[in-house]
Amino acid sequence: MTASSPTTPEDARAALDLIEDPATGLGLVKAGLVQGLVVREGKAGFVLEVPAARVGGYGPVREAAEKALAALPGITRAQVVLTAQAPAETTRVRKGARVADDPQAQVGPPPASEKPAHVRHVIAVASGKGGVGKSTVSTNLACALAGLGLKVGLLDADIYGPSAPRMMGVEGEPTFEDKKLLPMQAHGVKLMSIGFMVDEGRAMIWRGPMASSAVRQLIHDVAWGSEAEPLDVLVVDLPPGTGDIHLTLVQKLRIDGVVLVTTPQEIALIDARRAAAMFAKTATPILGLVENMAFFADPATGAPIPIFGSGGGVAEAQALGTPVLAQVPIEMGVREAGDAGRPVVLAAPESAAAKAFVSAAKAVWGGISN
Ligand SMILES: Nc1ncnc2c1ncn2[C@@H]1O[C@H](COP(=O)(O)OP(=O)(O)OP(=O)(O)O)[C@@H](O)[C@H]1O
Repeated sequence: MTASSPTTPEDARAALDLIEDPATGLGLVKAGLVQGLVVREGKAGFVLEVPAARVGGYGPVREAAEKALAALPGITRAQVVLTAQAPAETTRVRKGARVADDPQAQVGPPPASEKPAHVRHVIAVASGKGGVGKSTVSTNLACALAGLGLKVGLLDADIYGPSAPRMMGVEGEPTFEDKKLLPMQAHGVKLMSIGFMVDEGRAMIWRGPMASSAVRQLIHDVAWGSEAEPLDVLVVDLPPGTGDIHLTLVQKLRIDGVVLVTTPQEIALIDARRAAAMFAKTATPILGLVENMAFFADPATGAPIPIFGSGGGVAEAQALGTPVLAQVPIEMGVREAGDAGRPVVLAAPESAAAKAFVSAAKAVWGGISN
């Protein structure tokens, strides 16, 4: 027991075992459905891992579990992530296993995790799948947060395809001062990217430990802020997936919350779920989901045309127990703005996409600053 959270994991388990697993009639803990339970600093959460075929029926169980945790003394935030059990082959613990696959993985932020010096809040933008618009969301969120009057940094940690320099319209190499890298500046945002050190093609071939040590350096050896002028928020654009880089980041970086990016397509949603499960296992709160490319507005009528399907992101957010921060339409201006190095929130602030990004930024800031 601690002063801030009188509830222990045992208390939480006991409360969760009072909820019945509809498939077996057993309590959730006895049924083996509670994975990666974390109770710390007023937060409680776990991954509700159920057979893939039955995921659909467990929404009410997830809600009941969240309510039960929220009702425990000292718990101010409860989060239960519903996820399908991975096939047996991927759950095997193996050399170099990913944290999301490893049932023995350490739960909760490891003691060594910390924020970079003079950075007040860190948010990570993640996707399970590549190409869903994660970098577009990161750059627009960063610019929108700066537009709210905040001091913002953007760390492009996507070492396999750094695109922030291009999307923010920055070229050149950062310089050193007092053994620290000075971030570049663009649109009022401090920017650091592996793309400044190597060209995009070379970044693709980075592997495991080398990539992890590069990311560590980008986090801690950069002069993001100073005593007099700390950064309010650092937005970290993660590489897609749930691999080594993510493990390094959650081990080394204290992340206040994660923004998950997905498209409404089933395949992207499944990967987003895997990413969500990984963050839940490391007690990293998920701030919400941005459904990108949610629809295309009919040029004649304005009616939404669901090019990549519809309703997927909203349903997924419900299953994960996390809010939908924004549904961003497919707009040519979004791509053009990214290609021109001036994100759409600046290039076309009146567009529906820009407004969606700004409201997501406000929700994110509300989620981490309270
Ligand atoms: N809402 C949108 N409307 C139109 N184009 C978009 C939208 N979102 C992203 N794009 C475009 O889709 C492409 C992929 O986006 P982006 O690079 O942001 O994805 P990513 O998930 O970061 O990809 P990667 O996995 O390569 O890092 C880019 O050309 C981008 O301009």
